[in-house]
Amino acid sequence: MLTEYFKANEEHPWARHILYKDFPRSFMWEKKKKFWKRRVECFQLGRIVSANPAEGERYYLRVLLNHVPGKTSFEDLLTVDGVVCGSFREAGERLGLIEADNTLNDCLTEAEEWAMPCSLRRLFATILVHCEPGDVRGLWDRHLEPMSDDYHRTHTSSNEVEQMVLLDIRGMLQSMGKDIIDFSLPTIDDAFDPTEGEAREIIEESTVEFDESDTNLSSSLNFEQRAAFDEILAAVERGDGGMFFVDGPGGTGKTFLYRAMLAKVRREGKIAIATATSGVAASIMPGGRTAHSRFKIPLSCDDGASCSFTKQSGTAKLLRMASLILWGEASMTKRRAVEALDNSMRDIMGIRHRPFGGKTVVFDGDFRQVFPVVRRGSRGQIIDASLRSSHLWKSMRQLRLITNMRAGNDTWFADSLLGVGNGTEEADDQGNILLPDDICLPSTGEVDDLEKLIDRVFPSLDDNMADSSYMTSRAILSMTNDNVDKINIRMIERFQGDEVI
Ligand SMILES: Nc1ncnc2c1ncn2[C@@H]1O[C@H](COP(=O)(O)OP(=O)(O)OP(=O)(O)O)[C@@H](O)[C@H]1O
Repeated sequence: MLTEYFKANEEHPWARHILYKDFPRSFMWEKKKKFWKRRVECFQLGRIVSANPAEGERYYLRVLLNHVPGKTSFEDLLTVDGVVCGSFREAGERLGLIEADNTLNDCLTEAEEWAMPCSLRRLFATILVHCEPGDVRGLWDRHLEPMSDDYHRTHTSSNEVEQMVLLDIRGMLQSMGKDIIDFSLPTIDDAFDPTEGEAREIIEESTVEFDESDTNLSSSLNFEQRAAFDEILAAVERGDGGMFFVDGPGGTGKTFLYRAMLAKVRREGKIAIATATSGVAASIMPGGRTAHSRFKIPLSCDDGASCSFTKQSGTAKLLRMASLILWGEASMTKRRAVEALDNSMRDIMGIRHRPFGGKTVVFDGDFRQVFPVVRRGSRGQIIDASLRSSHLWKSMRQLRLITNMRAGNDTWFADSLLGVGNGTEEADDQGNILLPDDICLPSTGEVDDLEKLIDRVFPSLDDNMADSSYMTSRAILSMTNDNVDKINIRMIERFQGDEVI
């Protein structure tokens, strides 16, 4: 049809003002004889099949046809101001229809002023994936030097440095679901590739070092932990999947149980993915990452949302290979984030009818602690946002931990804490709970109240401040950052010796 459009323009100079998409208004397509015949009557609308920027030249051809009328051949379409361009994209750029790579070049140049080389490489990979640069090789040549600054310190050969940069960018592209060979960059030499093309996520997870002593934890699990451990690992062993929720108040040994499970699964050479809702909780799990970062969960999820990794990405490959997936503090996350992972896993596993595509997934949490944050949300909205309101909840096998292992020697404290969480502790009309005098340091309203608190928590501070175990075995917690700053300033003022920054 397009070549016949060129012919029609050749034969009918009067029609050369008509854009390709408007051609059906004045001409009709003769299917059998395959040519554009002048239309005598009736009004007809036309459209050009859609194309998206990722399709490259097909997209740019469409852009040209939508803006440039009267062309009589492909060569004519590529000719701008008497110059035959090498691509539809170049022609579009010369005509000002497509933004040139200058802005992308400027973006990288500006980032070079302050960004570290690894951030520049990430920016470069992001530009390749999302900004459709026309002259990838030109951008590469102009910015290779700043992108390779760190490798220059450890490698002397420039070829080796270039290969290191390429390998790093390939890993980033893989995690975004793209292959470096789709971009006109220098070729990766297999001799420099220790990963043999394996996705970075898989290398990361399969090389997580686990503490040998964690493998012994399974022998000291208490009764409830042991029951959960056996049931979950039996599902991993069978490989037929399962959804579990380890429900335990603070201190009942959820993390302890996780460490034992992770060590057991990883020791067998299988992949166990450890995640948690908050960075702090993730950091105390061996190889832990936040769930949002590991599963590429969008920052805001609607019902039916999916994670932002593709079927071909390193993340998808990793999830397909995983034997066990752990998500700590799931009680604090919004149900839609968990449902997004469920949707994506059903998709990548190709098993739509089973939760998480038939993988063994373990959540934990304590709904007595912190609920998901819903800005200015009502009680109902907060509950609706929590995992308990998810359609997945009723199919989750509940595994309960009851014994407080943290406050094992202080049963009063353990029981009282549980009572607060369960709402059974005695409270006044406004819900305030009266704490016993012996665990309180009453405020006098005097300025030295804070000094008294510091003295109570850090007795004989002057004599002990050089003792690291003394300092790390106690802490003052506060609800607000303002108070944290005040306490820090007071504490630092009390340290002796010269200031070192
Ligand atoms: N079976 C066990 N044997 C010995 N110590 C244990 C056992 N289980 C847990 N602990 C210890 O109890 C303390 C609390 O355990 P852990 O941090 O795993 O609890 P948690 O449920 O994750 O708590 P939180 O919800 O507050 O994070 C830790 O010091 C841990 O080492």
